Amino acid sequence: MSAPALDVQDVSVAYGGGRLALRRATLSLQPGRICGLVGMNGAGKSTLFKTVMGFLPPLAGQVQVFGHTVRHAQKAGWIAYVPQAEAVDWDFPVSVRDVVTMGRQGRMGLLRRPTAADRAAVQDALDRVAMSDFAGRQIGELSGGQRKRAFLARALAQDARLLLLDEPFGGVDVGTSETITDLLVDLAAGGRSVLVSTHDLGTLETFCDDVALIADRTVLTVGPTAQTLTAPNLARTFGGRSPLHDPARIPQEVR
Ligand SMILES: Nc1ncnc2c1ncn2[C@@H]1O[C@H](COP(=O)(O)OP(=O)(O)OP(=O)(O)O)[C@@H](O)[C@H]1O
Repeated sequence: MSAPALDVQDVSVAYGGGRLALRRATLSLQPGRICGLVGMNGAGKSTLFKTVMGFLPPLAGQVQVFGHTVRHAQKAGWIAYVPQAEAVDWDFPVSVRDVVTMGRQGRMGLLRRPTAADRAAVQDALDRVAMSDFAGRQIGELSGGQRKRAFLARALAQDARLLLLDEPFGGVDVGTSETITDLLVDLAAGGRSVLVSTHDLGTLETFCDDVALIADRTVLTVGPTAQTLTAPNLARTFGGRSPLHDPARIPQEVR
């Protein structure tokens, strides 16, 4: 069997030597699958992404990407990351096309100019997220949904094997949300692997093969969506509070 796209084993992480922000987290994602990452604010979702990106070194445990170290996977350009909007400096003076071209940087080398193939890949990524008309616009002059599309295009241009998306659906309209889910489904059908955090429980079953539930800074459980999104599991994830008290937000078959 091929190595998992992502294998997080017993990983603990802390920011600046403080208390643990991830506690013995374990999660595995097979190639070609989409895994939704679900949990309350502060549960540890962004920390998990930053750890897989190599921004935060684990204090214990290990992370492997397609059977290799994070450093190897990063150098090979295998991992693309779409951060939460709050994590981006929107005053930085770059255009949408510049941002998307950054997705090609690993292939181009820092000082090389984009080739015709790089430019074509950037244009294709812009087209796929319907952002061609905004290519020359400064990123600070975009709406929230357009910003998400621009960073998604950067990830597409990178042509990575593993995509990490931190809350891509926050504050976006229905059209953008559908554009994103359709793209993720397309990418997975093409063999890409996706880990995506979301607070929108209602849509999980429509596009996620797997769900990982995260609470109190660790992964409670991970598995196929229908088997994992059970009322008891959701109660553990959300401390017995919402969304169990709002049945409309729970997928039909687990109500
Ligand atoms: N830069 C930081 N320095 C210190 N502690 C942090 C930092 N960022 C997050 N934490 C802490 O780490 C834990 C996990 O936070 P994290 O940001 O991973 O949660 P999250 O699940 O992504 O939340 P949200 O849904 O609000 O984005 C929390 O206890 C949080 O307070």
